[in-house]
Amino acid sequence: MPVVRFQAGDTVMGRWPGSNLYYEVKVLRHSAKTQLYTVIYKDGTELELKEADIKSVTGFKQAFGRSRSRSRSRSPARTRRSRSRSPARTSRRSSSHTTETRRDKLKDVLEVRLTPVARRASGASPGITERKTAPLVNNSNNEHEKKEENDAANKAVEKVKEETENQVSVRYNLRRRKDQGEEQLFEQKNTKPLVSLETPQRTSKTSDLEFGGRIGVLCLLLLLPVVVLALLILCSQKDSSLLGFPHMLPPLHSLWDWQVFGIVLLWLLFQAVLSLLPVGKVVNGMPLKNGKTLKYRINGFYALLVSAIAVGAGVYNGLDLSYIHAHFLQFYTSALLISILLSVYLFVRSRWASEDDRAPAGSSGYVIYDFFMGRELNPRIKNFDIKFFCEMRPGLIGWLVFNCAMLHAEMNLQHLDMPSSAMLLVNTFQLLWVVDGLWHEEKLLSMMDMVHDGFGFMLAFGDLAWVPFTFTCQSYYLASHPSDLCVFWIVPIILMNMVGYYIFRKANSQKFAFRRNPYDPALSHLKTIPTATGKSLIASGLWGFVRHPNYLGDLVMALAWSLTCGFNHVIPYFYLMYLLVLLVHRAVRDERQCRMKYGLAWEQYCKAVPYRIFPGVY
Ligand SMILES: NC(=O)C1=CN([C@@H]2O[C@H](COP(=O)(O)OP(=O)(O)OC[C@H]3O[C@@H](n4cnc5c(N)ncnc54)[C@H](OP(=O)(O)O)[C@@H]3O)[C@@H](O)[C@H]2O)C=CC1
Ligand SMILES: CC(C)=CCC[C@@H](C)[C@H]1CC=C2C3=C(CC[C@@]21C)[C@@]1(C)CC[C@H](O)C(C)(C)[C@@H]1CC3
Repeated sequence: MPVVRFQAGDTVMGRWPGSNLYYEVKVLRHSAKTQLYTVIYKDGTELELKEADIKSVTGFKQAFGRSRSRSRSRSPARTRRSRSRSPARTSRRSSSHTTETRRDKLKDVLEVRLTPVARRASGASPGITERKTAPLVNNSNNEHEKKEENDAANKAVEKVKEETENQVSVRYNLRRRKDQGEEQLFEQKNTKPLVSLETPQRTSKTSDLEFGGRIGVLCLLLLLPVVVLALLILCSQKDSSLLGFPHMLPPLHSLWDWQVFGIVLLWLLFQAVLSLLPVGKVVNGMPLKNGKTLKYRINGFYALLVSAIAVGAGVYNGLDLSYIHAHFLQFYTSALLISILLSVYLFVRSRWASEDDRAPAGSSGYVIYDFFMGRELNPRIKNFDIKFFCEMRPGLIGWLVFNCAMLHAEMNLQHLDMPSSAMLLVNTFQLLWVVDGLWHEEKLLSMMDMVHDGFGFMLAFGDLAWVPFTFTCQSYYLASHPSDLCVFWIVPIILMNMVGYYIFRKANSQKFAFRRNPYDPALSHLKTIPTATGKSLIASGLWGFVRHPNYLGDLVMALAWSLTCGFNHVIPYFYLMYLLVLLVHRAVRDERQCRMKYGLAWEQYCKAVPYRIFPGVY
């Protein structure tokens, strides 16, 4: 006879469907037949949860309390950030309030958040909240949370009293729609959203296959390495006409060089050592399935500085960077081999990964699919996080070194005293982009790649081979294809890159700041759409212009990079085309997850902001 751990009336922490977020819920009953607990969330939603998705409040507080007190003693800034990221910790923090007060306020929060579109008297767009209400209470420790609660409480007085429980449950429909082509996770019973929960992140099998499923993934697995090889061969030819491609194929033996392989290994080792140096702050990653967080040392920017000094010192002492240009194909094959070996290692070691360490996206049970997507979410050797390292370090910093090498090669090959203006522009723009990425390295921790995707061939190859060898397509092309830019061309290109960067940075920083503290006075002008999870969606400014303004900014920059190479060939536009495909696909993937997380609120957002990436394009 199985033991029933939680009793009717117990207040516990229940996982929100399809996420790693835990909220305080009350146990209503337990079914001996299904072994499921019926729990009620504070917005009146009833769900059936498995025992594995329920944690006792005290156990939860202890688990998070320890890491929180540790992090607070080290860095207040860090504490603020990580607190705001985890709703679980938000609940824990509030224990200083009386439970009743908090419960009342939260009730209001959730009621307000479920206010129907038609009933809102405000002149704003349906469901969109003007964020003018000032906080009633201010306490440095609980500032963010109290502001959120009080703001919502004020709005509650204003709007929500007339809401009936029935209306709320009807409007807040947890059932996923069949017409969205998604697997139906929730099964509605009665008029109340009582749902049978099959939490995708806990179940061991990924049923919703991405990238065209097994066939799609097999094609990508075989095609991607060849695409890069073809790109590099085309780039290096003086006459890089696509038709002449078959005659350009180099002899097989020329693709491999042990010395180059050794250099690539040394580079990886050097970057790994830099990443392990006890320099830079240590931050918590996003909460994992088991509620725990991993620690990450943020020192990418320092690694970049040290790498720049090391390469600079090498050049000063006679290191010839044009060696890289002359052996670029061999560098690629070495990186490719290392990424394949790494993927095999990752796949093998994932056999021993616990259920909690598995990536939601890479546990289908199909070998090829899981090999591509990656079965383990955060593979680590002791404290060394292989995915975090590969995403931000060897490839990105290597890309800059390659760009310098191409600049050097261009001067040699074209007998120039100065690099061409096109080469200078490309180098500067891309330097800015990489510096920006490393400066904001910490933000990667909350991105899809870290939170959702496993570390398999896709990211190993992407980080170690795709990034450094395809992102360099403009500089590699320019090294052997001079592009004379007149000032009337240079100025618009610089402006375009600046506009793109402004949109990219502003959108990313605004969202990050908003997630950290939604009541930051600097963001008070933003309109938002509240969601039932407690988080809101920004629905004005850049995020009210299109739904992925940061992607738009990135694409505008990519266009500026390509335009420096003129219109003689399509090769320099490869990065732009890749990014367009990747970001459109990524937007679709992200929106599917957002729809799952936010339900009706996401639909409201899509209505209020109909364009996905490009204004005018749905
Ligand atoms: N050059 C390259 O190869 C690549 C570059 N990038 C760049 O990386 C950057 C980050 O990309 P990525 O992580 O994919 O996407 P985002 O940074 O846009 O993150 C998406 C998440 O943001 C939150 N969100 C979405 N809409 C809103 C809103 N209106 N208000 C508040 N929060 C919202 C949701 O998460 P939640 O609500 O849970 O916070 C959503 O899941 C982009 O600038 C992109 O261009 C990305 C991939 C490849
Ligand atoms: C076709 C193929 C092999 C796909 C793999 C895609 C990867 C190359 C990209 C997926 C998301 C990425 C991001 C960055 C680099 C490219 C990959 C790995 C990124 C780390 C670059 C630096 C940025 O500032 C960033 C942190 C925003 C970005 C995050 C996503």
